[in-house]
Amino acid sequence: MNRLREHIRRNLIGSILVTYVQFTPLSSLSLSSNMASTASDVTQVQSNKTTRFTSVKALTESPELTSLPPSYTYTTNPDDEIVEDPHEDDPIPIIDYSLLVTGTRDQRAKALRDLDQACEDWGFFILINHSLSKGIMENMIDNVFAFFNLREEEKQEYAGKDVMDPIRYGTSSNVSMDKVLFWRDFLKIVVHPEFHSPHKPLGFREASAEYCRRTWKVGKELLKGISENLGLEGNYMENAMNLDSGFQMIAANLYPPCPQPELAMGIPPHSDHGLLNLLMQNGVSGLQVLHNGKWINVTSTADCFLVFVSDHLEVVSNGKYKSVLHRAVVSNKATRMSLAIVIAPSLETVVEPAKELLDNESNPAAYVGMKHRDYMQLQRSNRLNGKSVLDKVKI
Ligand SMILES: O=C(O)CCC(=O)C(=O)O
Ligand SMILES: [Fe+2]
Repeated sequence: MNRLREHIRRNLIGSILVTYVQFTPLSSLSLSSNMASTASDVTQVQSNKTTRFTSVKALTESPELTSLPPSYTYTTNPDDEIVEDPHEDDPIPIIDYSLLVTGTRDQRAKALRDLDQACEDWGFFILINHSLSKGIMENMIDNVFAFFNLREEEKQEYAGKDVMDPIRYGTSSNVSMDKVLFWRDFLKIVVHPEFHSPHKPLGFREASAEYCRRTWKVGKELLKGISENLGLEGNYMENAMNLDSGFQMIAANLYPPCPQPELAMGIPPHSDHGLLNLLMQNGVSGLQVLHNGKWINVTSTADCFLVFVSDHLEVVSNGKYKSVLHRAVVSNKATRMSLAIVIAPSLETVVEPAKELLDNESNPAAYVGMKHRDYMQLQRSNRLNGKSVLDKVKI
């Protein structure tokens, strides 16, 4: 017991037991302050009270929270990075979905050109007129909020153990790997090829089934346009990525108000696995995308989709389209919720550059093939860190 305590003291006390509000994500470590401390561990243990939290939401609801617990302190180097609003002469691209699917020939051709440029210049765009009604969007947002508002014990039923669990509720990103905790709770649900849903709150299943069915269709239409833009058959992605058994996942993120937002991070810079990611948010901003070396603040209304080019589209296009690095910062004003829909190849698909695009001389393969399932495992077993997973398949 003494040895175990010593081990815990050495490894953990310096980083998390500094103030008397202590966050112990998902594990059941219980530390008390009667353990001896040294100057290098902790300068002052303020109380012998320890409280366990399993989510940022629960932490923010604690009356003891007055400042950011040190385990959440995320350091960026302000000299190294520029954060800006979009410039008038280089605005975030806007794609009108209705023109892609029901526009005249000329309108569709123009929309396709815009889509091609958006994927190439930004790896990101705002999608408007996307065919999902305001009612469907709002109903989904309400149900996701209702899930996060369940009691912690109810949500803990879905606390994921394995990265491939079909429903996973959690906090931060990967608490066993994260050096710093992130100011974010999440719920991830696999919804295709097999549909899963938490059984609470009432109505979640129906709202999510409808939302997922419709966003899948939007994703497939965009991929059709993207295939054509790459000079491939319109149904290339559908066939080569085996979208009949394609992988679709909901990733809902909750960012409660943070007492010291400038010191914390909601989700660190990363790119997503899959082909495309369709994100909506509750009208509260926080997303930043990296464009020409600068972090650009993305503001949008709740009725559009923010669409990301993801890692597998970078691979299939052999690097013509690059997956976009993005992150979410937090605020002290309002709770932000974002809901991402990952549109991805089937788990058994080996994703590699489209052979039709390759040429040994002028365009050799720049990535090795990897099964989507293995890519996901790799991503989930590493710290969320820029494009480090994609780098592993780069030649
Ligand atoms: O909350 C956001 O805006 C970003 C979320 C995100 O990047 C993700 O879920 O992969
Ligand atoms: Fe993301």
